[in-house]
Amino acid sequence: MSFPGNGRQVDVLEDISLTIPRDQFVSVVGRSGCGKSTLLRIISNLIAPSRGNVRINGMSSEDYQRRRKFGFVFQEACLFPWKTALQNVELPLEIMGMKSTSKRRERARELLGLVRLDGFEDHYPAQLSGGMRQRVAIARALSYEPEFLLMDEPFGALDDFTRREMHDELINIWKSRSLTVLFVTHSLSEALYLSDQIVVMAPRPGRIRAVVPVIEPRVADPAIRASANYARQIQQLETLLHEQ
Ligand SMILES: Nc1ncnc2c1ncn2[C@@H]1O[C@H](COP(=O)(O)OP(=O)(O)OP(=O)(O)O)[C@@H](O)[C@H]1O
Repeated sequence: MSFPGNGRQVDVLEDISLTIPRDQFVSVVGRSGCGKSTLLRIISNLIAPSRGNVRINGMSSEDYQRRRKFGFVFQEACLFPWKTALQNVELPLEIMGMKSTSKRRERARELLGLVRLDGFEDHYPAQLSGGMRQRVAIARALSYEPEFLLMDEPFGALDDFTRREMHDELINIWKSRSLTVLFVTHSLSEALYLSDQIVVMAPRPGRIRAVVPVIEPRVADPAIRASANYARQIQQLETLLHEQ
């Protein structure tokens, strides 16, 4: 992927070859500016690559997007401030053509329940905490039952405690449906906790330095952090990230 720069083109991603297994949770880590968000935007057909292509279940990303199989969650929840939590989750269903208001509401309520926001349906975004707003964004992303959820630093703005709560909620959601997740983060511990595999990117131009399988993903016991496997994996990832 190249972008036009000041008089010359800037190569942002080079030689990217990546396979994301269906139903896996895969994270992408790398230094700031190495092209993580650009990679996500290409995969989800928000921008077209200068060269190369993306195939998802044999489909182009354009076709996949047309069938509304992607879900997105960004760092900022990006909710409509003048709509309630319920209305924010309902909106994609309305846009998709679900005519029955009662069916839309029922579905939106169900999704807000899934992210543990029962009782907050009529709250406006300004009346919710950052973690709650992010939960509404996740419920909204799940509203049209995506198969492939793309998350760009979704918990970056949250405090540690809320972040951990969100991790467990996300894992429960991921386990309860057939969902493939591609998750961009700056946090190695977050990537190690959530993922089956971690894609480590190198900067300028952005390349894939390694794809590291996680030895013991999603172990809730905090004692895991004291284990030899965990320490070895953190060290391996740190080394890969800092290699020149
Ligand atoms: N539309 C664009 N036009 C020109 N350059 C762009 C454009 N989008 C991204 N870039 C450049 O591509 C590079 C990669 O940006 P990208 O946002 O993908 O990195 P990132 O790894 O997600 O960064 P961060 O971790 O800081 O969010 C940056 O140098 C950025 O300036």
